[in-house]
Amino acid sequence: VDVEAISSLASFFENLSENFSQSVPVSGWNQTSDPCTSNWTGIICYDRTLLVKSIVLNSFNLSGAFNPSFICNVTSLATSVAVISLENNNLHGESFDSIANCKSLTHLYISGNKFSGSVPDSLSQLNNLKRLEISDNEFSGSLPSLARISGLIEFIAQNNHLSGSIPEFDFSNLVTINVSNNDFSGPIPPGGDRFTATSYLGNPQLCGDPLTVKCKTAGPPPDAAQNSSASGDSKRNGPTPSEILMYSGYALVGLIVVLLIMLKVCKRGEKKEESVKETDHSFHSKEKDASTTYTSAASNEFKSIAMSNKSEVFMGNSIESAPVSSSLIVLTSPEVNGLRFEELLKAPAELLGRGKHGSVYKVNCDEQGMTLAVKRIKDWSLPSNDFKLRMKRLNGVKHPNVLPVVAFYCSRQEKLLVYEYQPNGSLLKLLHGMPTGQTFDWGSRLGVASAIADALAFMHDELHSDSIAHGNLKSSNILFNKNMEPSISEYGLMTGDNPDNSPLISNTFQQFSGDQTESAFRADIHALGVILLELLTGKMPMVENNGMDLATWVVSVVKEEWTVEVFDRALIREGASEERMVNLLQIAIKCVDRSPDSRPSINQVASMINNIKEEDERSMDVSESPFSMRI
Ligand SMILES: Nc1ncnc2c1ncn2[C@@H]1O[C@H](COP(=O)(O)OP(=O)(O)OP(=O)(O)O)[C@@H](O)[C@H]1O
Repeated sequence: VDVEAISSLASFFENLSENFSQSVPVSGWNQTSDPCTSNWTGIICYDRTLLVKSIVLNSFNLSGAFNPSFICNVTSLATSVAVISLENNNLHGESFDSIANCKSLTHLYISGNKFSGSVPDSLSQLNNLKRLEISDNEFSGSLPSLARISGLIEFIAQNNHLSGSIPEFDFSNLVTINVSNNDFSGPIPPGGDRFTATSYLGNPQLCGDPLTVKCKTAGPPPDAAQNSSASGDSKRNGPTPSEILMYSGYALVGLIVVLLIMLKVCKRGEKKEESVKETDHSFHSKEKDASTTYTSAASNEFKSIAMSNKSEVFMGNSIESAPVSSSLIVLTSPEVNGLRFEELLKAPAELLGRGKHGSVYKVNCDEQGMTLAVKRIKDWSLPSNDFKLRMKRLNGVKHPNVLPVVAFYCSRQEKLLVYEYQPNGSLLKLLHGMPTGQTFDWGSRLGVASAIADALAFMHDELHSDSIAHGNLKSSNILFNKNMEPSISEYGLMTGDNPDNSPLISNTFQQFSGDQTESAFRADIHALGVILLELLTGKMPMVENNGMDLATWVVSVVKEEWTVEVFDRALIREGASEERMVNLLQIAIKCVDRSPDSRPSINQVASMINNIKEEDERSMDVSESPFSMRI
């Protein structure tokens, strides 16, 4: 990256980070390092050219000004940056004019900030824009015409104060539009009825399909109608029957939402009571959205539970030896060596999520400069010795794409598994989670598929004689490290839902019979097949699909010869090779075969996926697609 660009990026961040209370560690963004080779926080670069591709600084508590001129007035940046994502900060900014120079911009996400005034006209000149998200700001006034941006896939602008009529749109490529909860008025433009009413709700003066409010054919133009109502000269004497119907609809939906929330709150209350009983500790603070904020409740819960048990902590390298009476929680990885159990308990903990087998906490150990993920497994009536033996065996098998347990804790009622925290979330989140400004392109998906298949093949090979299959392979157990490299988590530790109705891991980790062993390994192949289907379809494994699970749905669609219908639209739009997608689909379908014996072996699966990947790499144009992300 050239010197001018580096200095401009540093100024860009300086402006963004006025009053920055660094709640999230940020590296780089200074003039003395290179954004691409020094891995600046939030910067993603093109692999080959090492030019900046994406600037992603979501939820960084930034409260300064967004001034695009620092990027768009510097030629090397203006021509390379494809993604700017600054969601969920407190940013403001008036001067957007220069953004028109950022001709390569395909994704602009500025939702959840404090932008006000009218939506800049300059946005309408971004001809390559695919996704534009400006929701949850204070934007007002009318919307510029975005009709020229014919490739727009997504336009999200809800919860602002936008008014006037919705300008004509080219709806042909638009997959998502949301302008709800604004002050738009007049008719929904032609083509807008392709979407459901939820895209437009909360704009009382908006009319026409798909809303139930019909437009008055010979009425005054929308702006005039707005003016007259603003001057108090209301044209209406009361609500029309269709308005009454619409508002009763809102009221009903509102009532249902309130009831659902109450139900959830009650359930949480019950859950908390249970944990209180279990730990003999009381929690005072409310449990907030687990994924984002540090909660003292989660922290307390984690600590109190671990402390309520008599400590019996083991050194990973001396698992066979007697319990180490000191408070070391030490384990196998040199990075965590020296971490003390008390330090782990003292560190702030954030609840990441509750799975079927327990809860996972993110724990920041400042002294070691380390962030860990600690899985607390409750009610696992597993003899400690079996557990220790299993940990020891697994500790002896390492693969770069399999996440090792770096430490563990074991008492009669409580087991803790300690992993290194993987900052880029799970495959489940990447595929189905919140939009993050990242596109997950075909090449990256193939890369993930082949890395997981290779890793699974290695583990199966190594652990077959010990009858240790993964047992709970799924997209939430594929985690991404800071370089977006995937790894398989929880190998050999948890039981999942076995499609073949036989146990995957015996409750006591005792040896399986030969048949049970085979069944567990073949269940892993099925699980890998489902992950491949998620990568290809972008769909969740269980929901959607008319109540069918993903595998059943895909097989039924393919049987009807509508194969292309199953693929993720993003892949089609990106121009991914249909032939290779179909090839991968065929592998996936073989893996999810109902008859375990008909499924291919993991080595066959891995080698078939690698062939597709190699073909894809060979066919790749030297010039990189602007949508591809580094994975
Ligand atoms: N090492 C880790 N780094 C970052 N996030 C993690 C780590 N381990 C787990 N998580 C996240 O914590 C959350 C809860 O994980 P958990 O494994 O308990 O859930 P699950 O996979 O849905 O269920 P199960 O109990 O069946 O494994 C998930 O969102 C998961 O992606």
